[in-house]
Amino acid sequence: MSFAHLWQSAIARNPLCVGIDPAPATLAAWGLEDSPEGLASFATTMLEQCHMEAWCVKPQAAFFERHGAAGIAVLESVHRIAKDLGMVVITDAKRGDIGSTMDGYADAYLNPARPLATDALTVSPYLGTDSLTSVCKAAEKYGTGFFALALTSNPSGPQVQHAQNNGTAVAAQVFETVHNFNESVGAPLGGLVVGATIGDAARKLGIDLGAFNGPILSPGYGAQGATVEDLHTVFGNAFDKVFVNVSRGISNSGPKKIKHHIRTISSEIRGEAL
Ligand SMILES: O=C(O)c1cc(=O)[nH]c(=O)n1[C@@H]1O[C@H](COP(=O)(O)O)[C@@H](O)[C@H]1O
Repeated sequence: MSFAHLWQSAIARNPLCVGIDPAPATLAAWGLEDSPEGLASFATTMLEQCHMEAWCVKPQAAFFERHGAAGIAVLESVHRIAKDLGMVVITDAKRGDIGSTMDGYADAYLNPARPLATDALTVSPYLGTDSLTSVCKAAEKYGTGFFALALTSNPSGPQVQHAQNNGTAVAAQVFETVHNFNESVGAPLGGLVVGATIGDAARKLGIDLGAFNGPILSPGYGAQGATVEDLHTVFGNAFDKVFVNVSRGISNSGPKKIKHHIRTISSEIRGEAL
């Protein structure tokens, strides 16, 4: 099934994307070892607790890569278990390189025949928008997806993303590249990453997120300080295509509170009373 269909049906059920970020501090808070076994235990519990509550998960590759081949094997199993549980998987590896190398990353993650195959990959367009060409081709070929960093949640993102290039902000060029790709393939396979912490930066840069024709992944809620009000400020009428990513805000208080946090945060972002 194409990523276009997968994300639309997941977001309609729950706009929360649960981050699977087995950072050393989080493993310690769970009483787990900082080892491949600790990662596997953390990730399996997270996925079990998410089942039938949230429909989108985002494993953070960095924390699996720390453990080398054994950690990557756990990431592969996270992809497999999440798919078996019917979830959409966005793998957060933020790849970005010259075209021939990006062909390798696109094949590794977006070709369903590869061991690390996933539904969608986060990618960095900050080598220039041509670094997105390979993922666009792979997405079109396989019906998989990608999220390009547009306006990130970290404080110094504006140094690059707000810079003007012939009167157009760099982030606006990323927006246009992904928007045009979706239009050319006639399916919303390309997404944008827009942090919940950016305030009204998109509007100020002339970026109309409401007009965007794909999904938006928004990190920053919770541990990075963004609130529901911030989400409304940033997204306005674009809210229905936003996956709100929360990682530490769900996992940091240990394994017993996962479901509680998922339910509470889901209700908050949907504007429902519990
Ligand atoms: O692409 C991302 O997911 C991402 C982009 C961004 O601008 N900011 C950001 O925090 N992220 C990721 O989103 C997650 C945020 O985690 P928490 O702050 O713990 O909810 C981490 O895995 C980050 O790497």
